[in-house]
Amino acid sequence: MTELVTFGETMLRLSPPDDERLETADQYTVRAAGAESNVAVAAQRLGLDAMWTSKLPDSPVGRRVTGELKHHGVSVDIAWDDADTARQGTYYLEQGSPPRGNEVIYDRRNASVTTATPEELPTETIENATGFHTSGITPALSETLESTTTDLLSLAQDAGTTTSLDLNYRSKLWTPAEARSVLTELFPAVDVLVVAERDANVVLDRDGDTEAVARDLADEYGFEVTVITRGSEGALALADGAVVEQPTFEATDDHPVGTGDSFVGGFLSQYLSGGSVSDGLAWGAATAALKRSIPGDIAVVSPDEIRSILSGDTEAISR
Ligand SMILES: O=C(O)C(=O)C[C@H](O)[C@H](O)COP(=O)(O)O
Repeated sequence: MTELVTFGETMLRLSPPDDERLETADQYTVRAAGAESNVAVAAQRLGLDAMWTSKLPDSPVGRRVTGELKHHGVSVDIAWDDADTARQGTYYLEQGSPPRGNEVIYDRRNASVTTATPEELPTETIENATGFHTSGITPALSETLESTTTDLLSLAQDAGTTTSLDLNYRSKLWTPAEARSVLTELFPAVDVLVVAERDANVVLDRDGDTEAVARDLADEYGFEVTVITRGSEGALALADGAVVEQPTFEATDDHPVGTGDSFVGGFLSQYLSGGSVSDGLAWGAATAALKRSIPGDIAVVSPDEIRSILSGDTEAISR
């Protein structure tokens, strides 16, 4: 049985090798990259039966996306779109060592997924799953997706599926005011909110003590679990009135893109299989730390590696 269904856009990510610049590189590495499929892969690799659903061009580039996700064991349910007219979203990523940062350029306007409606998607599977996950990126992509995201979260929650949303504010897609007005409308249908502290500040206008922010959000919107991620400061969760805190594990800055999604995948792998919020945070933090050493968007990790990090039993060379 499918335990977790995630819904959103997966792009092809094009990035120059090493620290090369987009402008002058003569090769780009191609990887599947999307917030919700990144979550599905991490959760699947850590033991959940995960599915990613979306809409893609019925073409080799669309199948480039599904092929990579299937490699990790994720099942896919795709509304295939007319290959002659449909667009595959892409993004360019230039990774740079300090003082350069990581630069993302999106080319995703009018991608196939922007026209996806609930009728084209596996709503029954969502209703029968343990969890349904999406992110604040999805409703930013089109008015159709704003409505589809609302409908899917509601039908999932009504069926007793635990719904989760990672707020994932992207300033290249919309303004904080636009994001706030759309996302707060979705919140009543969200059971588990994951939000970066900076997004809680910029989008939701919440400031100050992290625990107070979590309590305030939970009181206002009725979340079952409110998780606030704090970058290198770790994460805090509020559930049933109790607060759990989780520090980060030692990690590199080599491949930071995908850290947040890996955290969510690690969290859901525990929480949706009956684990505690505290187990969820620990697995989330360990998965996120491991991801930062791995190129691409995806956490290519195993449960044993996570357990090693949690037990402090990591070896520089295993032989
Ligand atoms: O930006 C988008 O629109 C994407 O969907 C793809 C992003 O590469 C992931 O969402 C990674 O996000 P983090 O895990 O927060 O680093």
